[in-house]
Amino acid sequence: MSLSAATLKYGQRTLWKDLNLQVAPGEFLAVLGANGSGKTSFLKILLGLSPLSSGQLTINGAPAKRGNRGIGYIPQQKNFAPDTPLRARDVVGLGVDGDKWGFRLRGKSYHQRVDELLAQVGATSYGKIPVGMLSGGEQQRLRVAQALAANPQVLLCDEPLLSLDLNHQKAVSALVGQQAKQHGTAVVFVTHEINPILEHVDRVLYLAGGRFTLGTPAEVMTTEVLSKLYGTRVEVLHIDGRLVVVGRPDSVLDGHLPEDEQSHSHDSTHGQEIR
Ligand SMILES: Nc1ncnc2c1ncn2[C@@H]1O[C@H](COP(=O)(O)OP(=O)(O)OP(=O)(O)O)[C@@H](O)[C@H]1O
Repeated sequence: MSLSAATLKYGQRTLWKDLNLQVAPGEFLAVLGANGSGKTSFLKILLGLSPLSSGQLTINGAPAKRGNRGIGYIPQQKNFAPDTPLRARDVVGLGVDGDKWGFRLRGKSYHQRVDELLAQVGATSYGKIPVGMLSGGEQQRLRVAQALAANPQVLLCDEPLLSLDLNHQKAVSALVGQQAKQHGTAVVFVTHEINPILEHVDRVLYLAGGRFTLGTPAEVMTTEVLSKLYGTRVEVLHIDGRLVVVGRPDSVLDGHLPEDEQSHSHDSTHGQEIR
């Protein structure tokens, strides 16, 4: 996946500008940033759902297009309707044979693959339950299994850990990391919380206030680099193997707060943790 001189603007507002980025097979890129910094927009562009304002994007050597079977996508958490007429295993099955329409003979290999994927995400016990009756976290694990099913060349993840408990956050992060390293999938992982994925991340794209910084976690997640990016002093603390960013003025940068609140939050010194 390759972006060159990529820029995204909405009206007068620049979300990011002149981004040059190649994500290699097997590489795990984390995309971090405040609410409204343009992370979901970045994924939509990679999915071919919206265009760049300027610059070029290619995925596996070709322009981005909708419905590319080489791309796996784990969307932001959205619950299935309670009356969705699918069982948990059918949701995963769509990832296994979702491109085949009409009459399907589902053989042994289909069922084995679905069972394997359910086991990988810890969902075996609820495979036969209607998906709409499951909790948000249980549903999310099925979406992960569905996205991994096709063994995609590129895997795009939009905050897939939201609503998962700590153990499942770790398990899902490990699965995605394993997908990258063992199957050569290029991973783009949008998240507010770097800590659950830190051990799997090769590089970080950090978006803030219409700018970005790109590098390894050790290069990007420092007091100096993030202070420069935000244009104000923020501190990166290392606590029990976790990274904690203190003094991040994110609310100033989302472009939606009224002026009086902006000046108030600019003075804010309370920390915000990236987990
Ligand atoms: N089609 C659009 N036209 C105009 N503005 C848009 C459009 N899509 C998104 N925006 C604005 O661009 C900004 C970035 O949105 P985006 O959803 O990419 O942010 P994000 O970083 O994913 O945020 P969050 O962490 O809250 O999910 C937001 O302020 C949003 O309101």
